[in-house]
Amino acid sequence: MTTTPPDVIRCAYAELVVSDLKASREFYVDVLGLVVTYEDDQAIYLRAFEEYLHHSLILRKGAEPALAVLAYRVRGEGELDVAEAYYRELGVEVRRVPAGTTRGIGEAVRVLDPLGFPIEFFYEAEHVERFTQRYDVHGPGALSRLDHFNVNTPDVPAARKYYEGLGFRVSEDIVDDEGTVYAAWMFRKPTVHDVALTGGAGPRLHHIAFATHERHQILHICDHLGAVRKSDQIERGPGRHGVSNAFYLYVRDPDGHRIEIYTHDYYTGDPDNPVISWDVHDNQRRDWWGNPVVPSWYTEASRVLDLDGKLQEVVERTETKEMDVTIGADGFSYTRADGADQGFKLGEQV
Ligand SMILES: O=S(=O)(O)c1ccc(O)c(O)c1
Ligand SMILES: [Ca+2]
Ligand SMILES: [Fe+2]
Repeated sequence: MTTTPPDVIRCAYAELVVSDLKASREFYVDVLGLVVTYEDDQAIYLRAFEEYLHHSLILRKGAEPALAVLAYRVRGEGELDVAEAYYRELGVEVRRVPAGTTRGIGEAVRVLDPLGFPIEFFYEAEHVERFTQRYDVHGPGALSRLDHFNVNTPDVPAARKYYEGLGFRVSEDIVDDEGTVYAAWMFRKPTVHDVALTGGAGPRLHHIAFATHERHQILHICDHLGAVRKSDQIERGPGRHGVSNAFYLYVRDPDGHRIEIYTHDYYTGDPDNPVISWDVHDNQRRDWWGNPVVPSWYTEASRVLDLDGKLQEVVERTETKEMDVTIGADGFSYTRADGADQGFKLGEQV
């Protein structure tokens, strides 16, 4: 690559296609407590309490639930030309979209990136009221901001190289002693990640994560889902991650899109931030307390649209899959590496 990459600040918004706006509104607004910036009978624009840009999540009504856009904010209008030149040199589809193509967002560059994801780069966006201290409207489960995207892609090293080309750095990864890479977490903002690369059939969206400030907000969301008899929307957790050290919860929206609620990862902003590499057989890598990862978390993810809104085919992963070497694989996972306590917690049950 001769051209320099666009100066990405952070992950900024996602657009999800949902089949039933009313059911989705009950989930994202009534349960998760996101703030509605604007809504009509086709779409709902949502933001979390610390956010002052128009939205960080768009729910758009459509027949096929899928990811429509993952958007990154760049450091200025001038970065749009840089993005356009960079992706043209990559030889992928590049489109310049005029201001207002997306409500609340200025001029943008949209690409179908080398991993098959519809990615948007923008700077200008409409400012709306920041609810940081509007404690009169914060619910007990208040979400503070969008934190990261997690994408399924078959070849993690190739995806890592592409994102390193964009100036992202790795904070943590999961590997085995043959050098297979199962996942990597990469950042531009000084936290553990803006994007996580999870080895698997792709392009698929694994999840979108919002941050809260406190663990009790996550616990309230669980209690709220129990109270409305929607506990089946709790997929995994609450728990403490090994990777990232964040306290977490995964919930599934009415269309199956996975949302993570996440708090308390760590600062990564110094140039010599140490990379943490986990052994895929370490039982505490994905849950610090050694609780098993439910199979659906490994197998299910959202389909992805191309720039014309058409569902894309997925490419299977050819390297070994994490689920195949851990869940149900007695003796292939450990709590203590000395082998004294072999066996995944589910070991004898699956
Ligand atoms: O399950 S992991 O501890 O690997 C993990 C860490 C951070 C995340 O954001 C995540 O989704 C999953
Ligand atoms: Ca077993
Ligand atoms: Fe995550």
